[in-house]
Amino acid sequence: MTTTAIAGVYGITDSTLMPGDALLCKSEAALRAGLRILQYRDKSDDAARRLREAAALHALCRDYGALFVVNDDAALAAKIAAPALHVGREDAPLAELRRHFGGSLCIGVSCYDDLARAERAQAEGADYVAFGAFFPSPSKPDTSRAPLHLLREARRRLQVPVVAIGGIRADNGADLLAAGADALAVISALFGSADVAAAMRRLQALFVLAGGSQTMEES
Ligand SMILES: Cc1ncc(COP(=O)(O)OP(=O)(O)O)c(N)n1
Ligand SMILES: Cc1ncsc1CCOP(=O)(O)O
Ligand SMILES: [Mg+2]
Repeated sequence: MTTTAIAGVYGITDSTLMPGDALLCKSEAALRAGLRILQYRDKSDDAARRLREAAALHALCRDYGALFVVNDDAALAAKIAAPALHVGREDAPLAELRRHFGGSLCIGVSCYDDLARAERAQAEGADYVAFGAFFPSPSKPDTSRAPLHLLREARRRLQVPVVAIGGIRADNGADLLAAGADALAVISALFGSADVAAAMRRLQALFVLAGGSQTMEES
């Protein structure tokens, strides 16, 4: 379980957009601008680099009081005592993760466009569920799509926080919040920008306009 609210901008790293030093520099720029949830998503098989990067991002998130989430890799999360893990259908099953980690780990589950999967995940102890992609995603072009009305239905049927993902930008995110998303997960709209702090402010403004909990940071 986590004490950090799953709400607001949810940043996800991408090694192709942030090679080398850019991973930490861009992540820190987003955290300094107010990012409260950061996921380390790296699809490479370079275990040594993944361990080094995940540990560094975990420490950075601790400094900024943000929730650090490891994507896919439960063993990596365990190795660095990460507070949170995000899993999809290719990853370890939630029930198994709960048996192994107990309630101490915050676990988010990808549910695509599948409300029944989300209800099962909630029953099995997910801390949040994610739906998408709501728009064409530059970072994951072949992923399946989810319709906007799914969020309204999810809001009615679920108690856990709902995260929306996929091609979300400052100019299309408002409808997702109006439909009931608690958090907007973004890669390219945040880390694809040359000015991460400015991108962060544009995304945070969505939550201010929607009357959400995340406030604009002074810059
Ligand atoms: C917050 C959030 N939502 C969805 C995903 C996608 O997870 P998954 O379907 O396992 O796909 P990959 O990201 O592993 O390619 C996510 N990572 N984060
Ligand atoms: C991991 C993932 N799952 C569905 S879309 C996506 C990528 C989101 O990246 P972007 O915000 O650049 O579309
Ligand atoms: Mg995954």
